[in-house]
Amino acid sequence: MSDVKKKKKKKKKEEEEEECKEEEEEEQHVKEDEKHSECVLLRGIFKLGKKSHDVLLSRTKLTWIPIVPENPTGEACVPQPGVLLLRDVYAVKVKRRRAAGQQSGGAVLGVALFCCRRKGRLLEADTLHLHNASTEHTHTWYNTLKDLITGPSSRPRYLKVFINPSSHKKEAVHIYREHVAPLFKMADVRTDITVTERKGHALSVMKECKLDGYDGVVCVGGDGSVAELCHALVVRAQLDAGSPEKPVTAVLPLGIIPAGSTDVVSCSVHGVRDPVTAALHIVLGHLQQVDMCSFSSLGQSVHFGFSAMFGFGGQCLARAEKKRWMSSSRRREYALVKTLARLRPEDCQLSFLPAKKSIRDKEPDSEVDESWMTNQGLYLSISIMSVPCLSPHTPRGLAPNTSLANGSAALIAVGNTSRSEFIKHLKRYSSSSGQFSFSFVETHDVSAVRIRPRSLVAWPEEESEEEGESKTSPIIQSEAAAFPWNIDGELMEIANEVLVRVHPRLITLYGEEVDESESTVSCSCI
Ligand SMILES: Nc1ncnc2c1ncn2[C@@H]1O[C@H](COP(=O)(O)OP(=O)(O)OP(=O)(O)O)[C@@H](O)[C@H]1O
Repeated sequence: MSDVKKKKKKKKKEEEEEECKEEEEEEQHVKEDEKHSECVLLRGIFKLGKKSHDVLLSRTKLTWIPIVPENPTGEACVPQPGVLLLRDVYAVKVKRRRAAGQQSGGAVLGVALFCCRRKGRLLEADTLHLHNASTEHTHTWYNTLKDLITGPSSRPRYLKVFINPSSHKKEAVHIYREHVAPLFKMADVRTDITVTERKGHALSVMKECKLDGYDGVVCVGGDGSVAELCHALVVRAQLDAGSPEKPVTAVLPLGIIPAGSTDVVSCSVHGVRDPVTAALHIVLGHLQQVDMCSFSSLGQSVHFGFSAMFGFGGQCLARAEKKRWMSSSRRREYALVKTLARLRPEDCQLSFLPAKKSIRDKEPDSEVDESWMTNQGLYLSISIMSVPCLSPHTPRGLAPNTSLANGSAALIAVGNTSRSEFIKHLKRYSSSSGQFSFSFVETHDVSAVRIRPRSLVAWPEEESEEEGESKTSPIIQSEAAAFPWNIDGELMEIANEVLVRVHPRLITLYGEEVDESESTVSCSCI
């Protein structure tokens, strides 16, 4: 063996040994950390309910064991311990005995721990009462607990809150006051509230307000409000970074209190449409990074968001928007039925960039190594989704093949087919699976998509009520026509080609990834 080879082998061996040593040291640190976090910081006797308990507090948990008097028969009775993880505790208060109307003072009764209990994906607010009448004992426990639970830095102290009073059933203000504000108050989270007055209000406030003091932003509303705020957070980051062209990662996390009719982003990060679950994720500082898409046309940025639908999804929304006076469920059903009755494909060139594992963590904006795939044809529907878009209507999501932070989006392209086959495909979204097992449906994991309508296609006049048959060729219209796009539930009319690019982890939301939403709604119209 040559000297060079020997030297290389020796170097490799040394490097491997070094790596092993580092791993061992790291393991040792983890073990020490675990040991340290399990060290008992406080031990004392409290009453939980009517029974006395031996209560132990470590850095990560509170454990209580019932104190069982010795049994005269000598029979062993094994007391069952209870455990509460401190990561689930969002507030601690001293309990006092107070007369009606008394605002301060009062004899100390013990401490109360406000925490969340998990019931599947639902988080519920709960309280653990530890009774002990000693003022000194109670204060020692209160101070130690307070220090431990305020430790995690992801828990917000000051939030900018936007409430859309016009969302869905106009219940957003009530939902916030009833279910969210009391939890924020209990967790000592201060708020600065803006009740939005019009579309675009939240965006203009976000572009100008001072963000320094805030730890996060909260949106109380439906998908449209969420889309506006997510877009606003990225636009604000761009303005602050002086980068009008390149997307910049949003600085503040966004909490979503669902108050809309479908709430797909909220369902995708909470698994349920529940304001209390959403508020508990916020106060406990559960953070989830989420991929976003940029939508641009002819080099002009149109929007930042999570999902876009071209064809059927865009047409449905355009019809629904014309019937704003109807209730949202009626409006949706009307638009769905009407669009199905006039089902027609769009003729377009669909190009996409397949997602590559190696570029998932990078910004996919370098032109190097981009090999686009292109198809030309008739499509009934094309969807691009960077989040699974879970909702009670589609419990596994419109795009079950993607996840919140995998760095890519799902492209679902539905080619031309008969109305009955298309309805079969749609119906499978509300059941468990099989929506993609059709020859006319193709799905791809992508990092970019370009849709170039071959010709400007007519949008048939709404007023004609007669039902048309499914057409196999689009109708050509004047140059000025624009195509309806459904971008995060908002209607956007775009006349030219649209470029969609995925930007890994562009935003952080309060919540955690879930793989399925709780199904509570069934659609009877198809
Ligand atoms: N005071 C207001 N009056 C009218 N529109 C508003 C107001 N405040 C905000 N908006 C706009 O209303 C649009 C729709 O909001 P949102 O999605 O919250 O309600 P929704 O459409 O009823 O809910 P969903 O999309 O779940 O059906 C958003 O684009 C938002 O910017």
